[in-house]
Amino acid sequence: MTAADLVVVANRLPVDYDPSADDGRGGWRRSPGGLVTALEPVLRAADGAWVGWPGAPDVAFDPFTEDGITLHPVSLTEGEVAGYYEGFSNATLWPLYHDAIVAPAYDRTWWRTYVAVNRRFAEAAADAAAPGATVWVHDYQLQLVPKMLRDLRPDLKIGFFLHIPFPPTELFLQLPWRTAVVEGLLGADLVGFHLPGGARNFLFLAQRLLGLHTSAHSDLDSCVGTVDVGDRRVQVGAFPISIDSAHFAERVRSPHIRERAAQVREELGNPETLLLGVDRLDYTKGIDIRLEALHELLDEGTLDPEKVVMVQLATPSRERVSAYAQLREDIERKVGHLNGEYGQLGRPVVHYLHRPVDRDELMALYSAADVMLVTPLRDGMNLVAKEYIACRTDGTGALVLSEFTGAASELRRAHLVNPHDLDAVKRAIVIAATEEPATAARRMQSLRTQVLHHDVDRWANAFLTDLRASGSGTTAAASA
Ligand SMILES: O=P(O)(O)OC[C@H]1O[C@H](O[C@H]2O[C@H](CO)[C@@H](O)[C@H](O)[C@H]2O)[C@H](O)[C@@H](O)[C@@H]1O
Ligand SMILES: Nc1ccn([C@@H]2O[C@H](COP(=O)(O)OP(=O)(O)O)[C@@H](O)[C@H]2O)c(=O)n1
Repeated sequence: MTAADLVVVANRLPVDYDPSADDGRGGWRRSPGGLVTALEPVLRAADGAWVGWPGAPDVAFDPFTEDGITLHPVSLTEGEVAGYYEGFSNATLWPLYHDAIVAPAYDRTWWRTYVAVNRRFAEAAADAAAPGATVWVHDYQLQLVPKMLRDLRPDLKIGFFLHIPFPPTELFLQLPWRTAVVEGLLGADLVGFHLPGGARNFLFLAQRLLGLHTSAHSDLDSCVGTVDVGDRRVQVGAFPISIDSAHFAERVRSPHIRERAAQVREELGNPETLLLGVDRLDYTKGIDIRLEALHELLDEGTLDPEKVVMVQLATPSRERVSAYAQLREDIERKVGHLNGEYGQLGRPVVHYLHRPVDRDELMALYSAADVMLVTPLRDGMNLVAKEYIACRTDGTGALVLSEFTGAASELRRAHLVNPHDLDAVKRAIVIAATEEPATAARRMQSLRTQVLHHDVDRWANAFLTDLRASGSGTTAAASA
């Protein structure tokens, strides 16, 4: 395999290997989550390479090419998956960075595994990158890679982007390995976040934990500030991610998706109002909140069970992490209660699918739904909200959106809600379902303008342009 000029390094490859797939040989399927949705089109257009884990333990593969992208699988043992992925990434960092919605666990053996696995990713990236290449490292699972990679390959341009929120500084300071994480990130030339708030928190920590000189810009462009690390100047910026909006808008118009959307409504009994939720089954997503809101609205008689149906897709996620197993039980109990009280034979009020759904079916659902419910307690961005908007090509539909998603900072004309305020969520659902059509259409028009103009290409170009321009500017150490 020839070395590449653009290398993405992310925990997961865009495809997961599933040894139990029922074709008898095991097989590859699309990986879950928004990171893959966003990065795949960017890298395909650049003929780049992608370094990542194949999603199953104890399997080893040589690099191979898939759909124009060279994939470099990084193998993890069962124990590494437990310590690095399920443990440190998803039972320490994930809850800590999402406002400690569940208590983060601090375990020294997990940390040691996280360090060892980050080193393996850095070595794989060093092998995949051509001289002087641009390497773009992604997300909380790989925060030590920028520094490790710089030590191995000082010739590279290294960018890092965090897909989840960067937490308030007082929460981050709980982390026993806080200084090593900040040092790891500062190995990059450019460190990117979805929102300026995350970038500012990071600048504060670089100064507080490492005593480094930082400067913050007050202008409104993507670059929020800089940190001087020896003779290097690290740029720190905000780059809100997006989707391939034109692709969604075009594909959803295909006759087979339109027909399927009509069929979905019919199969659901042609409800007056179709509510939709689409999430990984994650405690950050506020699936319980929307179910509670629906339950109370039915109890009070504000919504009529003869006229409303909800579809909730819940992609299985991190199932061996205990908080996720508990969440599944809680959600399924809530769905059972709702259907027990308000469903009829052959006509549940909530249709709940705990499995992945293919992209065309997902678009048909976006197209069929009257109200999209996106109610996370905290979410880095939430691409589902943007996908729904891109699919509303006829200008109808309504989005109920939590204020605590990254998307809320751009989608100001959505029905914004505080998900901790159940009455506010209920009100927003009712308003979204009953708003006068001309007002609803104006809202949707404004949301569509935002999403169609700010697509994933624009996000990637903004980041890569700033990354390639980074490294200029003189630090105090360099001029001494
Ligand atoms: O790889 P998993 O553990 O199965 O999790 C899936 C992905 O979840 C997270 O997605 C985030 O990225 C999205 C795109 O920037 C963003 O919209 C969303 O708010 C985030 O939660 C995670 O950050 C990824 O690393 C995972 O692959
Ligand atoms: N059943 C489902 C549910 C979500 N998804 C996709 O998973 C992605 C979720 O991204 P997101 O940014 O909203 O949230 P995370 O799961 O990345 O935290 C979206 O691109 C959805 O289209 C899917 O492909 N199938």
